[in-house]
Amino acid sequence: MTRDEVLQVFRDAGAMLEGHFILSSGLHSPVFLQKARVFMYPEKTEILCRALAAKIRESVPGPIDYVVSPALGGLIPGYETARHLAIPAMWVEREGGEFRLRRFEMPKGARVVIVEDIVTTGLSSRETVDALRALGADVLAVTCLIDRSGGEADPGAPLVALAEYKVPAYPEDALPPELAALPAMKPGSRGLT
Ligand SMILES: O=P(O)(O)OC[C@H]1O[C@H](OP(=O)(O)OP(=O)(O)O)[C@H](O)[C@@H]1O
Ligand SMILES: O=C(O)c1cc(=O)[nH]c(=O)[nH]1
Ligand SMILES: [Mg+2]
Repeated sequence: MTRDEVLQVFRDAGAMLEGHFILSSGLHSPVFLQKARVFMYPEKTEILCRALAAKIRESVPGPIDYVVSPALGGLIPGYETARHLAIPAMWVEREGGEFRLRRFEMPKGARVVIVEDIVTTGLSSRETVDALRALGADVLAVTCLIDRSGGEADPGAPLVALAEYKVPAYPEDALPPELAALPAMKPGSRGLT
C-alpha cells in the first residue's frame, strides 16, 4: 500500500481529527489519528494489517514466533497482523503504570515483533521492547501502521512503518497561540486508572 492509500483509510473512517490533543508522551498536537475509528471496521483493519504483515515479511529476516502489542491501541492491529503472519499474538498491559505481559508465558529466546498502532516519540514501543527483553525475548523489530515521527523516533529496535506521516507536536510550554486557544483533549489510555 502507498502512504496515501494508508492515510485515505484513516480519512474515510473519520479518524483524522483536528483540534488540540494531549498525546501519550505529554506532547500537544493539532492532529490526532483516532485509530479506534479505523479498527471499528474489520475490513479496513484487514486491509492495513495484511499490508503491514507483508512489509514485516520483507523487512524481518528469519522466523517470527510471536507478535506482541502494547494495550490498548495495539491490540486489534496486533491480532490482525498476527493472523496474516499465521503466528500467535499476545499483548502487554499497564500494571502500576508499567507494561507487563500479565496473561501469557514468553519462552526465553522467542523471536518477537512488536505491532503498534501509531508511533509518535517511540516511548510506548520502547517500554514494550524493554518489558519483553527483560523476559529474555529476542525483539526483532517494532512495527506500526503510522509513524508520526517521520522516521525520527527510536523505539529501541529497528522501526518498520506501513506509512510515515509527520505531524507537528509541541511541549506544553511551547504551544503556538492558535493551539493554546483551543480546549485540550487526551484521547489515549496512558495514565487512566
Ligand atoms: O510513541 P509514543 O509517543 O509512545 O505515542 C504512541 C502511543 O500512544 C498511543 O497510546 P496511548 O498511550 O495514548 O493509549 P492507547 O494505546 O490506549 O491509545 C498509541 O497507541 C501508541 O501506543
Ligand atoms: O502520540 C499519541 O499518543 C497518539 C497520536 C495519534 O495520532 N494517535 C494516537 O492514537 N496516539
Ligand atoms: Mg498505545
